[in-house]
Amino acid sequence: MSDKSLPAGSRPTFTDQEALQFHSHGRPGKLEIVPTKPMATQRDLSLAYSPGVAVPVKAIAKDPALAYEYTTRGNMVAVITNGTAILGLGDLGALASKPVMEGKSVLFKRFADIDSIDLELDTKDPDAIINAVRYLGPSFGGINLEDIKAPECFIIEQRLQELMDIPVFHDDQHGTAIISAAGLINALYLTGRDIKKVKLVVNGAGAAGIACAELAKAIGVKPENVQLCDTKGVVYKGRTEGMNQWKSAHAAETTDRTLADAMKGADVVYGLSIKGAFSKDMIQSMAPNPIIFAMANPDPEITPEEVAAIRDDAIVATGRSDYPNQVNNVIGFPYIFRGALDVRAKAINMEMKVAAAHAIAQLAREDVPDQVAAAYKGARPRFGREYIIPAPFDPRLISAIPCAVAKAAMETGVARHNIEDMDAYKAQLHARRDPVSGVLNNVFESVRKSRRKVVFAEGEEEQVLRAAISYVNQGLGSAILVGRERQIYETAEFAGIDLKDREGIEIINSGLSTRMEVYFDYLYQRLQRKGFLKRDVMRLLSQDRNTFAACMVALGDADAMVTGATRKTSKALEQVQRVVDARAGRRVIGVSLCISRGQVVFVADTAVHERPTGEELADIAIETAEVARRFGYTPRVAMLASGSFGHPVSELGEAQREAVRILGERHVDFEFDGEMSADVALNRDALAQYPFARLTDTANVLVMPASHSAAIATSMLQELGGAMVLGPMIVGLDKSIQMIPLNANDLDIVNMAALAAFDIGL
Ligand SMILES: NC(=O)C1=CN([C@@H]2O[C@H](COP(=O)(O)OP(=O)(O)OC[C@H]3O[C@@H](n4cnc5c(N)ncnc54)[C@H](OP(=O)(O)O)[C@@H]3O)[C@@H](O)[C@H]2O)C=CC1
Ligand SMILES: CC(=O)C(=O)O
Ligand SMILES: [Mg+2]
Repeated sequence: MSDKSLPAGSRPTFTDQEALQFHSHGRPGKLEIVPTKPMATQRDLSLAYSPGVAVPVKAIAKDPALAYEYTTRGNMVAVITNGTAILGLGDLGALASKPVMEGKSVLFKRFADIDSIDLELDTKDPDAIINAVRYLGPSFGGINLEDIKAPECFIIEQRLQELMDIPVFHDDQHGTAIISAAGLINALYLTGRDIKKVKLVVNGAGAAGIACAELAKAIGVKPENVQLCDTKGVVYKGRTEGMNQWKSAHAAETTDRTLADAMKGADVVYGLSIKGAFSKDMIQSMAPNPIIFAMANPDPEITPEEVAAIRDDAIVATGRSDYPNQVNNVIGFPYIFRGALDVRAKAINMEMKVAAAHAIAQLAREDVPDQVAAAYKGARPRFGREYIIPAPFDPRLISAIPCAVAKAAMETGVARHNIEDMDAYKAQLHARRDPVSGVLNNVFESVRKSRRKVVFAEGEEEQVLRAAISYVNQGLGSAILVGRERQIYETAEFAGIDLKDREGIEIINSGLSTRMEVYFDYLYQRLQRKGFLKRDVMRLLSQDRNTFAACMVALGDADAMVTGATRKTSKALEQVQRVVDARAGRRVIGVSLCISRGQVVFVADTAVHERPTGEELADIAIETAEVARRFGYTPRVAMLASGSFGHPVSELGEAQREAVRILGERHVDFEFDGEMSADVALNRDALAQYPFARLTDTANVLVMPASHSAAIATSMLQELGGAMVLGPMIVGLDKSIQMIPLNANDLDIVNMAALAAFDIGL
């Protein structure tokens, strides 16, 4: 297990094996490069490459600013490291740092739509790094230095800033400093302190520690009230051991010599050092209402549980996403670069950093609107001790931070491009946000709170077994594996999984179940007039795991169920529907969630109705719109057909037209229209050809004319378009039962189990 240090059951976690599988699954690593222009014809080739490419080449040679128009430069950031300070893990080398750097690049893309590439340099020589990077200017709009240890990082950053005319930003220094400053501003406000009077101790005098101390001073903490500590204790005036010029600049006039001395009576402590560096005694000795930012990654200097065991008046933050108050540079670097790139900034200066810190602090104080609440673990946060900083999935970050950064850049003369209309810019920023980020987040977080029991009907299958373990390990709830104990243990052994003493996992063999009689009575009652004899029902229960597992859910022995790894959805659904009815007044349908190129669409009915009538299409639209809402989207429904609004004239659009009429009569509370073709539904320009259409924007709910066309369309999206497809989610049953596709892997199954536990279909 990865988090052995944490108290049992307190944190959602994952196994080392899961972390490795996550990284190796599919295409190894976390990134790929995708062309933005088609290269399908000879003409494309001659435009993209020789001879057509010569035209922009000559234009850029004449006017270098045109590189922003004709190349990727303006939206491209390099993440550069030598792996000498990888998180809090230390110097593990350039190659080992690659997963973190790929991660940073992915975060740039997901959160701020910035293209980024990680470059790991295999040297510890600052001059070699400077030389390797200084000539990369033409390729990038910015350089993000990452996990390069102090003091080399200071030399490298400063020299590159002098040599290059684009922002060179050491994330561990300034990203961390900006977020911690934002958290500090709010924590001081909540504890009613005056920034000029607070005593701040910074433990860790490396890249992050020194930059955080500097920014804290820049926003008002008095230099004489700041003490820096490192492995040798307090950095005091006159100390000679383990010193460098950057530490000397913060050396304090004090008789304190140890971290314990420094922390006595301190108001605020920043941990930017190493796991476990703060002892309980040190925390105990701090001033009333202490502010403790234990930011070492992946494990903090002290955990919030450890602090809570000693005192109840502290505001605690960590660098981790699984505690409240995540003070981590992920909240900053994507958005800070977004603002800097959008004004083609030459640098990221102190004013831009301070502006970012205030923008982040301000955001945490604002009321969280409905559409944002979904990003917050199912519960609406309120500014306070457990919410001093917005969460990384907060969709408002993309507009709040870049605007502040861009404005400060323009005001201080480092911008090479002026943004005239800030409101228009804000709207553009909002549109950049990748809806994929966070789409399942609220589902997982809400399930984590309810910790429900999911029965995995095909417990002997390896991928199902892995998924059940992952479901439990992630703190989502408990799992029941249906199957023969011996077989499940054999599968586990074969897969290298240790199943012994797994808390939260139960194995139930239908043949040995003590509940068989109850299930039998229930099922016989349901099936006796549908051609089933007692022995048929007995055989169903003992031999068909879907029937048995569905009885568990029907009779309250489990909260939800997943199945489908060994049977086609239609077959599994048929078995389940012998046990569980549709919800009163509801229609059972299949909804697939498709995520492709930053767009999220819900497609229905992908499972049940072969050729729906107008009435059925209207019901499908209502069910699917509700699913979209549960995911936090405002539904806009398109009734899809091969043509749009009566052209070409065909009876094939008849059912769709009727459905639109019925939805009108039912006065539904969402936008809908049709019949329309897929391009009209999904492409703004095509939709604009029909000014009378009632959709205010492109559709995000697509009601297909038939289940086979729905299934074909989603499979094609997945196979040809590289879309992520989740589902079909079964909607409308009286109990929460979800199906997984035949070829689903363990990650797909966990997603489906979480959706089942979230009651997505109820
Ligand atoms: N939450 C966040 O967003 C971020 C967190 N961090 C975390 O901050 C930590 C430091 O990273 P970074 O500054 O990049 O690394 P550096 O290698 O540049 O600096 C590490 C510093 O920590 C000090 N240190 C190590 N062990 C101890 C200890 N037991 N007591 C006191 N000081 C100690 C070192 O002291 P010495 O100088 O004597 O060697 C050094 O000053 C890491 O854990 C990292 O994960 C970093 C960036 C962002
Ligand atoms: C978050 C980060 O950048 C670090 O811990 O190094
Ligand atoms: Mg880092």
